Amino acid sequence: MTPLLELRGLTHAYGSLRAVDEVDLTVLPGERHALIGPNGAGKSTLFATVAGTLRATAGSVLFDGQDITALPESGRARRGLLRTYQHASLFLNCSVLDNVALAVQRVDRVAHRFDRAARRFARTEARAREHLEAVGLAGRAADLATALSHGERRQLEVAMVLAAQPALVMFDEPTAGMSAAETERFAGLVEQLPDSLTLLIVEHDLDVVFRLADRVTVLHLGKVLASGPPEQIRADDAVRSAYLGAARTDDLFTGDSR
Ligand SMILES: Nc1ncnc2c1ncn2[C@@H]1O[C@H](COP(=O)(O)OP(=O)(O)OP(=O)(O)O)[C@@H](O)[C@H]1O
Repeated sequence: MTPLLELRGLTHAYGSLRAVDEVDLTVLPGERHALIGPNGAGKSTLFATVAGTLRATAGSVLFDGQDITALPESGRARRGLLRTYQHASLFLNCSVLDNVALAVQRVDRVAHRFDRAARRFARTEARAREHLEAVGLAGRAADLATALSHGERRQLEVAMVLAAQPALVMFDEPTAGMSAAETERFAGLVEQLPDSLTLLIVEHDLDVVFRLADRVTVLHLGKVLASGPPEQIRADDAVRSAYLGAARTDDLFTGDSR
């Protein structure tokens, strides 16, 4: 199967520090791929270099077989590679429904340019409501986005991502700052996303990672330390010691691993 995303020798250096150092990685269509690693491993830098927020120093990013290394973030998004931010970018003084409707419109503007306006608005609203239903926010459609809790704002952001009809969504620490209940709800929501959607998730909560991911890549000092199915990663001694040093290896990946 052709990978949807392929990184070849991807490198990003801050001056002399190679925060991402010749990373090779493939993500297959429909895969839920998690990127983990200890603090400073290079996850955020890799994430930003793949999304186009940062430019690669060397190496390449292929998306759906095309070299997109030279494209800015907006150009990658137009091709279907969409990233989220740790702080959701919502129109807080607009309604929940309007936030999603705006995201739907961005896609529809091109596709349905010649439709009558009234019909277009009705369809936009219907689509927006479908996306809200999919993330469990149908009952909050009329509320202002500012009235939503932190966890609900992340749910709304997922609805907006769905509206953009991407092929690959990159989630940047989606459960950061969430309560245990919000994290549980969010993980359930991600589990229910369409199988066709490919996900790349940077996440600190290892319980969430091992619940959601079907492949996990571990970064350490900018390089890939291990990559494979969750059970293989859990059992990997190099991964355990990269996280905890030699002292504590027993309780990693079991119970509350934060
Ligand atoms: N803007 C920057 N300028 C210089 N060095 C940076 C910059 N951003 C990150 N670094 C360094 O690059 C390395 C990788 O950092 P990065 O934030 O990508 O790691 P991370 O795995 O996301 O860490 P964390 O889990 O703590 O967010 C670290 O050594 C960090 O200090």
